[in-house]
Amino acid sequence: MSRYILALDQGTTSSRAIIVDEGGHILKTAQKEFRQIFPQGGWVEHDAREIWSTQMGVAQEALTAAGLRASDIAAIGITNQRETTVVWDRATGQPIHNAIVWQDRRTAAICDDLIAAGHESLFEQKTGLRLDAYFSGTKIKWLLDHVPEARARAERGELAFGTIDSWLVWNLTGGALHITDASNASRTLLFNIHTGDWDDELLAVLDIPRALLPQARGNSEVYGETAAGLFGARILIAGMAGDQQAATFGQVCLERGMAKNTYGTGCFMLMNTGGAAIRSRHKLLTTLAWQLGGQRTYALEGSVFVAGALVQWLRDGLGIIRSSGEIEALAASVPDSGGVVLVPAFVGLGAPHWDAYARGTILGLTRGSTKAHIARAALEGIAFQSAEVLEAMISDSGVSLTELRVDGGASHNNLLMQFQADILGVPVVRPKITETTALGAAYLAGLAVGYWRSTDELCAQWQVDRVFEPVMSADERVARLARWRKAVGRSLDWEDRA
Ligand SMILES: Nc1ncnc2c1ncn2[C@@H]1O[C@H](COP(=O)(O)OP(=O)(O)O)[C@@H](O)[C@H]1O
Ligand SMILES: O=P(O)(O)OC[C@H](O)CO
Repeated sequence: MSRYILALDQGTTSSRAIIVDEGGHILKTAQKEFRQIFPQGGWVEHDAREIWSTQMGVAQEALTAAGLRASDIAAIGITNQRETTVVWDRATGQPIHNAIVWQDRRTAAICDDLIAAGHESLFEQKTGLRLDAYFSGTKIKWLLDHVPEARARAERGELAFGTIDSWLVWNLTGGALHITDASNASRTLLFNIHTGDWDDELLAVLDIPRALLPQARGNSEVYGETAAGLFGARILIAGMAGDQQAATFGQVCLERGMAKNTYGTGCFMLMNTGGAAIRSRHKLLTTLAWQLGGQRTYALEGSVFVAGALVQWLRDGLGIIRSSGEIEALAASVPDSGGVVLVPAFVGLGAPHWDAYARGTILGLTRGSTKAHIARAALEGIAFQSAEVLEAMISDSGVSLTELRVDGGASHNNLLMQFQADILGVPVVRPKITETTALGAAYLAGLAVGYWRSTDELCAQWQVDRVFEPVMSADERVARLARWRKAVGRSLDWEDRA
């Protein structure tokens, strides 16, 4: 038996490789940021070749730093930023355009047209998603309509579409496998989450040829092995999941009613709803959590587009901090936000508002406002968005949460976590390992090759780092949330429609 699992975590801002041992400990991590491309306001692209080169680079770097060889790795698990869309040439393996990132709003008008044509409930019913530019479907349509010759070539079967999982597997296997997994497929607007297959009716509405699509597989199975020459020896690829579903698995939220919130570029709260695909009454998404041995588990999801990215903006856009970690001390230097409220609707608002035309606002500024108040309002804005999502989730699921498990880069911010617990009125629990996305991918791969025998083994590995208990009074919570809602109202429907 080989001794480790290699998890590849391809995120929105960086590619990471993490080596995990049998006890679920992280032996080595390597990480590399890559370019964010903003060709126009509201557009966000990545160079798919750079995604592949940084991902391969960090995988090799982690192995070398750990002093391991390919033969020491039992399997690779892949997890990825979801929805981001790549279309490439099957013959050359070259992308026909930059990847269109999940945050990209260029297809908002296509969504408006589809809604005006009465298609919204069809998509919602079959995919559990909303007709929003966030998802892959309209991004694929845009590429086919705008890249010269793309539609004709797609119809001839010369092109391949994939989310980042597919793109990585294609490259890892030297073009031998064009596959995706159920969790990633469920984010495309093309996949019927009740039948577990691509849906011809939806493909027809979006005018996307089936020949473009990868084969959709389960989340934990041996798909194939890496191409000769990549790592010295071939390694099995045995687990794949979208990063938020992988984090839910890594947080071992394996029972119905358990939930996690990940604070990365955005904030994504998922609640395991077991075998039931609950249809939200509050604009949450119904999504596939994972498919194991043919058995589908569903989740309710609240997707918030900007969380840690707001902290990056304070760093790179405003220059009021030099590193993301500095925000905590700056925000803690004042007792409160001094009445400042910041709604980070930089790319519109996701759950529960779904307004592609909302834009960021800072309200309540006075002559006494300082950068510390803005920093504090920024952290509070992240937490308020999650509070709105949790309220919707409790109402939809009927489950009263006893705790919220948290992870992701910004979950290291204690001030943010305390405010989150206060504004939710629910304890926030941070585990010792916050790289739960990678851990989830490692678990899925390890289970497929018998590295771990059962999920019971995984549950025993999860350990608490810190619990943040709510201390804010109920009256204050209600008043703060009311003020937040007022501020959100000011940010909605701001950008002119195309
Ligand atoms: N101490 C901190 N306080 C607030 N935000 C932080 C802190 N440390 C990191 N972040 C934010 O977390 C994000 C990175 O988290 P990560 O989980 O790596 O995201 P992703 O997977 O989306 O790339 C960045 O947006 C960064 O600004
Ligand atoms: O890369 P992250 O961690 O911000 O996750 C992005 C999400 O998967 C988008 O749906």
